[in-house]
Amino acid sequence: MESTIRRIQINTLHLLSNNDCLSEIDPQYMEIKQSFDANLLNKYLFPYELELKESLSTFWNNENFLLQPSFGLSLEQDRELTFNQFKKLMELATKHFGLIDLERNPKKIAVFTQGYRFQNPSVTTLMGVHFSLFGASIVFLGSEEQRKKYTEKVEKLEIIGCFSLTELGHGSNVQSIETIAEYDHDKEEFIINSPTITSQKYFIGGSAKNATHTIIMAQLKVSGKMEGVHAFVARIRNDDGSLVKGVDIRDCGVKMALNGVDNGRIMFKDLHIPRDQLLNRFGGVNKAGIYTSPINPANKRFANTIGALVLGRYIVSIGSVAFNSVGLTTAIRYSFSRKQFQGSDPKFEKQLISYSSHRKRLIPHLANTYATHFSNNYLLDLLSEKEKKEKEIHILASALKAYSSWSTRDCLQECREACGGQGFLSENLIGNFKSETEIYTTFEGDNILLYQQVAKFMLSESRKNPPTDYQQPSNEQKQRTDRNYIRSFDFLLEALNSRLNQTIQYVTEKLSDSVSEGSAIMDAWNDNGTYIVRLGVAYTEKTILDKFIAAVNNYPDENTRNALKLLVSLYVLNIIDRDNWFLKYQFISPQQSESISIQILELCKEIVPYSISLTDALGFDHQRLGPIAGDWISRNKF
Ligand SMILES: Cc1cc2nc3c(=O)[nH]c(=O)nc-3n(C[C@H](O)[C@H](O)[C@H](O)COP(=O)(O)OP(=O)(O)OC[C@H]3O[C@@H](n4cnc5c(N)ncnc54)[C@H](O)[C@@H]3O)c2cc1C
Repeated sequence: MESTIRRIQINTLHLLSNNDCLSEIDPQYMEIKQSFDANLLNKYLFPYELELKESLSTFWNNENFLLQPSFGLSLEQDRELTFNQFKKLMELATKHFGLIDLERNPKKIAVFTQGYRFQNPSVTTLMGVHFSLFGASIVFLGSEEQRKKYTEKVEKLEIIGCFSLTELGHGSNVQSIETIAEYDHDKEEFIINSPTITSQKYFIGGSAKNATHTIIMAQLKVSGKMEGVHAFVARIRNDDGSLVKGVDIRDCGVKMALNGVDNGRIMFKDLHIPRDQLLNRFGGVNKAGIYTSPINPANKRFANTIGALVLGRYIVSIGSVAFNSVGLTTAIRYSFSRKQFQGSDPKFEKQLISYSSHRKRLIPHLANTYATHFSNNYLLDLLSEKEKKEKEIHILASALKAYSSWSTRDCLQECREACGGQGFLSENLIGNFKSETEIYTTFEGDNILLYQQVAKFMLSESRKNPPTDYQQPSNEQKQRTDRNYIRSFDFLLEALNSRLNQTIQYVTEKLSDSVSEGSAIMDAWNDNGTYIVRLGVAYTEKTILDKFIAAVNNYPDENTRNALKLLVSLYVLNIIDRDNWFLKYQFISPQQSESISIQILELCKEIVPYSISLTDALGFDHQRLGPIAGDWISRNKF
């Protein structure tokens, strides 16, 4: 017994190297399994642009200015710090990649986004606005000539860009924005106007203080005919910082977070811009004053225009995984080193991680984070292909943005609470990141609307390839409650597949019933919104599972692969446990439901011994995170 205890202590200390708070380990806590090489797993998780990754990592380790946090600053100080950090970050970024890499080599941008050990998320948001919205509009919506004209200026910050799409009156429904760009053939100019109060551009990141230029999304009117929403490049500030004639900007003021980003609201009054500043990849006005477009009708053009900006959603998704990684690395490490209350042995206080309720709060989020990461990698491969599969990219990016941002909202909340009062201290980062990333659920497309788009795609695909009819598993299958069956990939895949196929049929029937009862199609759609969102979620979770299993099965080392397999099982069993579909449609029996709840607890317990290596592999050095991720007692010395 004594040697077992010693082995447990040694192994646990090995797992938690650099953490002096762990000199006493509760021997009752659990059997510690052999750990694995987190570096190898890290290389598997992030297999691309290794040289860039290495050089960035050296840079971050020696960079203090960029790591300076913004919490506790006044609004003005926060904005100033954020803007200066943004400039420094851009300077570094453009040593390694340019705007054109948004199209040609998004892996470089992914490595950069994943690697930036941000203490101040406003910086990445500001860079996102300048580079991945303003810059991306030029790359993806502009002609070759327009790319040449602006690229270098954007990269060198001779232009500071923002992106004006949302209006006071229209956020999610951007196809109905009111800003008008009317073509004046005599002067070869567009005249931009905000005709109503509700047409003012709203929440425009970077516009209140610093942006010199903006992309204006506006309804194009040529010779009296409306041609739909188009993108224009416009100067909004002169070199001396004053506003250009025809542009009025007010500050949106203090927000619940992300205050380093200066969001503004903009009105246009007869702003004149030359003809060649309409980004004309999907439609433009020629010298003769005639509008031409390779894509008709206007709503298809609009879908292409918005679809071209999909990279922003992908960046939200990789950002979400990175923030989860910071939260989980911190909270899981803290739960090993933090002890509260004795167990049966009065000599020892128990580590938080030894409480089953504590494990259940954190470990499922680790499973979700890994699951999302592998899908992000798959999407990155799609984005990096020369011939892009536009539709698949669009749907997957929308699905992952919605899934990952909600998952981050929940994960960071749980991590914050799991660290008790320490989670509330800004220096431990989790609480701050929680507020700063909460808006990920809304910008770059509100999640509800994104899941609706995903569902719409599924419904139209199902008309071409109808799903198989849902069949309950046999009675014999439903009697199986053993762990091998419940955790098996066959069972897990069948579960998410069946739910998806049945939900497609269910929603299809609901919509057609509403229409037969006399509803217009749009009314039928809106009346069934809850089911439609469920379909979006069912598709997303099933797709994530497919990519997760593929990645895990390919992992070369068996020990690590087995640990990853536990995460796969936990990812799905947690979904089954939360969604009443599986019992309602008798995919599982009540006995299996009970067994699933037990297996979730068992899996959390089995994963814990791997959990430090699993979080280390996500790439955030705990010594550079908040004090509670390391030796918090000595960090609190007087
Ligand atoms: C910090 C911040 C930065 C931003 N930066 C920019 C920027 O740089 N440029 C820019 O153009 N915009 C920016 N935005 C705006 C952002 O993109 C919008 O807030 C977002 O698109 C949602 O629009 P909305 O706020 O008008 O919400 P609304 O569209 O009014 O939605 C409100 C609620 O209604 C629900 N809802 C809406 N329609 C439906 C429906 N059909 N069915 C069911 N539910 C529905 C939504 O789910 C949501 O919960 C920013 C916003 C913030 C807060």
